[in-house]
Amino acid sequence: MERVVLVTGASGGVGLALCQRLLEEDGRIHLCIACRNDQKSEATRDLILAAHPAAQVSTVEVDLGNLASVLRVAQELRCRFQRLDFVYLNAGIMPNPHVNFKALWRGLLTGKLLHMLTTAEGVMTQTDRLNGDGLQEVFATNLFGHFILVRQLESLLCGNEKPSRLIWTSSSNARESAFSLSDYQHAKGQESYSSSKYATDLTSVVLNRKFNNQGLYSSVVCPGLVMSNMTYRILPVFLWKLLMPIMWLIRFFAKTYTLTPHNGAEAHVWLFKQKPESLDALVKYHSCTSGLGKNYVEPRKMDVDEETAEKFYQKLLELEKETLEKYSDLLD
Ligand SMILES: NC(=O)C1=CN([C@@H]2O[C@H](COP(=O)(O)OP(=O)(O)OC[C@H]3O[C@@H](n4cnc5c(N)ncnc54)[C@H](OP(=O)(O)O)[C@@H]3O)[C@@H](O)[C@H]2O)C=CC1
Ligand SMILES: CC(C)CCC[C@@H](C)[C@H]1CC[C@H]2C3=C(CC[C@]12C)[C@@]1(C)CCC(=O)C[C@@H]1CC3
Repeated sequence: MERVVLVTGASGGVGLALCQRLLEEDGRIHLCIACRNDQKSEATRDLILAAHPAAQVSTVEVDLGNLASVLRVAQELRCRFQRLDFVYLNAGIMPNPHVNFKALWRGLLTGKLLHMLTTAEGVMTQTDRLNGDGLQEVFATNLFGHFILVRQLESLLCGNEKPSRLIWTSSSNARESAFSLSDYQHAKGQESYSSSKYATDLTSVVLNRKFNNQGLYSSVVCPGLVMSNMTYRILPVFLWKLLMPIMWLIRFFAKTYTLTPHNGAEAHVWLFKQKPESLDALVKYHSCTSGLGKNYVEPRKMDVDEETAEKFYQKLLELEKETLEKYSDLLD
């Protein structure tokens, strides 16, 4: 029986490249692409089928920043499939990004420039806002919508003959100091993106602890710095194009400058080929590209405290309970 692979955020960037690359690896998979609306789904499906005419590609529509939409799509997926082999939790946002170029300059003087250029530590801030569910938008879209999706799909992911896999697109920008248990939605600070990605790392660690014995395995990946709609909202396209020769040079020192969505999907595709039992739950798998353009994957230990992860998971379960009570009419 063919493997079923669900990809969120499939309409562009890393998600779209990942879909194309998965079909190059195994043309027999059933690929289910999750996009925000049916125009995007159809356009994405057409693009994928143009390159892989024989591929089995289906579509679902979901707004991950809208809990009613997440509950509806989970119900639809439960009706459509008996099992999901891989779920790539890839959709993500970074609204209103702001780059602090002075910080980069200081980094040059203090010898921290390379670290800043690869992690954006101390370089980027964002302005977040509340969404229609009363949650911080970045937390809701990048993490909580995906968390509810996974929990609602448990019957398709657990207890199958073969293990099922969750692969979260995290980031090198995930940072403990941007996250706090008392403000886990990051309502007070200006690093909501960094906080949401650290929360993603914590969640993956706990999901492994809770679900490995039921055959569900979770991993986190970082695609590296990729030119996509997300980065084109940070600096204009023409400026990135002008900076390209500098970034190719930086790549000799910073292997995470993958720069294209195809390269950025390297770790996602590599994980598709690995046995889950061979993976380390405390490692983030980074897509890397060498100075000469060769792609590879680098595992790096994550900076996560397992006790904090467990406490955070309990908070997610509380929020989940509130959500399910609020939307009880949408549950079967
Ligand atoms: N680009 C980079 O340098 C890096 C990116 N990442 C992560 O990689 C992932 C992919 O980003 P990337 O490809 O670069 O960026 P893109 O903006 O190109 O892709 C983001 C995808 O997420 C979808 N999406 C956004 N919001 C929602 C929502 N509310 N509901 C459903 N789908 C949504 C977008 O859909 P739509 O087309 O409708 O907007 C799009 O398909 C993200 O999680 C990002 O945080 C991590 C490290 C570096
Ligand atoms: C010469 C150029 C490379 C200068 C570019 C300066 C900044 C715009 C970039 C330096 C580090 C980058 C970075 C990201 C965005 C752009 C930078 C801040 C991300 C935050 C994009 C999204 C992520 O998930 C992680 C990236 C880390 C590095």
